[in-house]
Amino acid sequence: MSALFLLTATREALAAIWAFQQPAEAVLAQYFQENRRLGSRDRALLSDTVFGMLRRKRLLEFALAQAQPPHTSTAQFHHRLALLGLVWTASAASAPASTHPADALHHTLAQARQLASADDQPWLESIAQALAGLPCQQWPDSTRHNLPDWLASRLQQQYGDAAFQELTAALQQPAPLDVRVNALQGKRAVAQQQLLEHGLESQPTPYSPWGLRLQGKPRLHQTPAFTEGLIEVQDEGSQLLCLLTDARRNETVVDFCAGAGGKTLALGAMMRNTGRLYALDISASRLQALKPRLLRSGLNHVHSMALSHEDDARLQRLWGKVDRVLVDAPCSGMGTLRRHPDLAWRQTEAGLAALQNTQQRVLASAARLLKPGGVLVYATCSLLHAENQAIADGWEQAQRAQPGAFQPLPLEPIWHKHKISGLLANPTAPHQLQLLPHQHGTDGFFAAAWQKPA
Ligand SMILES: C[S@@+](CC[C@H](N)C(=O)[O-])C[C@H]1O[C@@H](n2cnc3c(N)ncnc32)[C@H](O)[C@@H]1O
Repeated sequence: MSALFLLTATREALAAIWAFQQPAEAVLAQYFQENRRLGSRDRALLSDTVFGMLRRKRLLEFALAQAQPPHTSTAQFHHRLALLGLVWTASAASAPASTHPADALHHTLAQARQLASADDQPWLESIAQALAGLPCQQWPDSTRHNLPDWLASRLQQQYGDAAFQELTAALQQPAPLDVRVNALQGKRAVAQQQLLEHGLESQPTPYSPWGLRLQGKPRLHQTPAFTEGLIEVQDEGSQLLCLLTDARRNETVVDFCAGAGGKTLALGAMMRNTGRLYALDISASRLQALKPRLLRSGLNHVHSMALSHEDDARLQRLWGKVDRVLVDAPCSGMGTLRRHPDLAWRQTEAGLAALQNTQQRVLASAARLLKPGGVLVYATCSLLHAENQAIADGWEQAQRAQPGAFQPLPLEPIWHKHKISGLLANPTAPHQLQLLPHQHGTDGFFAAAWQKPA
């Protein structure tokens, strides 16, 4: 693809993505479908560029705000953004990972000026000059955290300044690719060897006994390990959430918000394809996507049920009958910004409040399913207290006065049972877990577990 064609394609894709109305992934998929001239390498480059730019959105926008003359139309802004973004991606590919973002920006501007047309020289030069006179310590904080202000201020307050810096730096790095080895089909070492035979190197993940971590973007879907159900793509953090349900053979287990069943598959393997596993969700189309995955996995004890809402009357027949329930609640997904950086820009505080409402309702409804002695796990892929501790603690307190109230279930014995070390117990809430990208190398996840008295 010529440089001009690539610039045009990036500008066109950005025009749709920077509106933040739809997931960036979906916009790109549609763009690729409508532009079949783009080969697989062009697609990969375009995708890397767009996601790299989303991770540095505020830094790039800050740079463009220095431009003289300023842009006079949205199309011109997208052109400038595309040009900077493309050069940024090309420079980042050859620079060490430790390069300071300010240095990367200076380098990008210098490179862009070498490559750009005469029309683009004045505004590029004006940015370079403006930034040269402004030490990066004086650049706004937003150029470092690259998040919307409302989100940055919540995270900073929650985690404290030092951890906030580390967290936001980690969120700007692309995530590795984790897979879960399906214990029903084989051992982790066998999967690792099979992947190696297809030229794919992997390392056991630090915590999950089923995890393998691969770097880059290997084409897994054509490998026999994938097509024959030995591996499934799943972040190590997700694997750990399943693990702490401690689901066992011959039990009745419910995956309340099963979606396309990433966690259902892990729970089914823990149950060794015995007992009954219910995959529930309000989205029939997501549950539909579970079917081919079930076929590959070898599981045949899973019953999918599309609910009309979390209090669907059909749930009544399960009330008080279930051993373990996992509530993988709908959430903002802020723990997954390494993979979906656009989510930060598609979420609002009002949206968050609506999600909290759903989380409370789903948790209350799911709790009704448990039998005495049953275990309830509430989980999100969020970093926000509002969706995590606030929901878990709020529910726990609300039901505390009722007869047969659930009790917090410390997680330490579960880690011990599965020989997992390094996940420090939370001293004030030993039944809760917060996984963080900068600490654990996983996406950001939260979980809390309780047990109904026997
Ligand atoms: C975090 S996603 C689940 C991801 C899935 N567990 C996995 O591991 O792939 C949350 C799911 O909750 C579902 N959901 C949203 N509102 C719900 C409700 N009121 N009752 C049940 N499920 C709901 C969504 O359709 C979505 O699939």
